[in-house]
Amino acid sequence: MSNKPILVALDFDDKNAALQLVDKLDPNMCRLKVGKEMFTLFGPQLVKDIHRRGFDLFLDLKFHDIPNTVAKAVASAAELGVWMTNIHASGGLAMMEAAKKALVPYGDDAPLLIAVTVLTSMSDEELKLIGIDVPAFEHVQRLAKLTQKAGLDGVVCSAHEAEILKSSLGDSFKLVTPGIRPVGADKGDQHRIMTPPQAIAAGSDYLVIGRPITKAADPLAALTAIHQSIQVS
Ligand SMILES: O=C(O)c1cc(=O)[nH]c(=O)n1[C@@H]1O[C@H](COP(=O)(O)O)[C@@H](O)[C@H]1O
Repeated sequence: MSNKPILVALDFDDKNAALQLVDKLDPNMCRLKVGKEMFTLFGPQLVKDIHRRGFDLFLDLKFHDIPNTVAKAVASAAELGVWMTNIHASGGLAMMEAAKKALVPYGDDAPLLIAVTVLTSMSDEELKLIGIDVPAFEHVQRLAKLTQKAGLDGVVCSAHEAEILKSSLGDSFKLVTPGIRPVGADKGDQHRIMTPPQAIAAGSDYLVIGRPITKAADPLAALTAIHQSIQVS
């Protein structure tokens, strides 16, 4: 587990509301994630606003396109100085290799580059509908192996796959796991979920947690409770 494993997902359509929430959180206890909704609405200025508040940022735009386009997009993320960014492993080996290569000029300042395997909202039945006839558990392993071959830093997967991936791909290959729900929290649209202590015990390096913190009556209290629950696990 990383020394700061909680990544709070900011999925808001109102910038002021998002920054008010950010101002309630503690950069010593978490990092932040900005995704497609907020980046589309508020762009690079939002990244600057968050950096100014002392938080590391995961720019979650899940690029998936031809290799040249993805390489340029990932380099643009590096220009913004983000801590982590991501692409879809389903884009293939050549696309992932091109993305990794685009970060070489940034050296130690390059963001961590992570590939999404199978989204945590996908069930085995839904995978079948897009022509993937193996269970998510198996498909994730296939894509994670390909990601490691391409030289990326790790994958986004569900915590259900963390144990097998840690043992097969090694400790330094980072596992970023959304679909995290404290006991009693609403599952929402997520299918493959785990509690924070379970996910850490399974080998997750980073827990992506959105609504259980951002929609809580007291977000800092929710963050603190999760932080404490994984310190003792
Ligand atoms: O890449 C991601 O962060 C991601 C991948 C995935 O497979 N599933 C997934 O839920 N996410 C993101 O993780 C966050 C989960 O938010 P909550 O369901 O509110 O905790 C959202 O911002 C999703 O976009």
